[in-house]
Amino acid sequence: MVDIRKMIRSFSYAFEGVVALFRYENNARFHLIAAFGVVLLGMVLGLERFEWALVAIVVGAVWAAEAFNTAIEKLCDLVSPDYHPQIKAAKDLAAAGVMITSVVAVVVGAIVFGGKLWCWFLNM
Ligand SMILES: Nc1ncnc2c1ncn2[C@@H]1O[C@H](COP(=O)(O)OP(=O)(O)OP(=O)(O)O)[C@@H](O)[C@H]1O
Repeated sequence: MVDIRKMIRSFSYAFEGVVALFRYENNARFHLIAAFGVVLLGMVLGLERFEWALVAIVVGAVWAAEAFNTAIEKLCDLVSPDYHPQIKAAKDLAAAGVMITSVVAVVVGAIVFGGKLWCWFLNM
């Protein structure tokens, strides 16, 4: 049987994680502000439903990658505060995850917004 109270408790811990991510992590704050900018631009340019769905997927992917990266960084700092080549590999790989999702987000943004921005400038 599903334990609803346990699920609600898990959600509240996850919510604490979301708050900590955007409150204390500089890169996550940057991605939050960037997402607000993208949503504003999307409203100005009048994105289609399908385009909003694409934007939501890539924004969520970047935020999730940032959360995993932060979690790995914190674990690494606890396990090995001193220099260790495996910690370097773990942190660099976690950061690579953020970079890959961010590059994909920029590519999707260019595809979704590029044409619309071009038309908008031509009509100015
Ligand atoms: N204990 C360590 N051992 C080996 N290399 C490390 C160690 N700590 C950090 N590094 C190297 O330094 C890089 C930056 O690590 P750091 O923990 O400062 O992350 P950051 O990207 O600056 O994030 P933040 O600013 O959120 O702390 C890592 O990607 C890794 O290459």
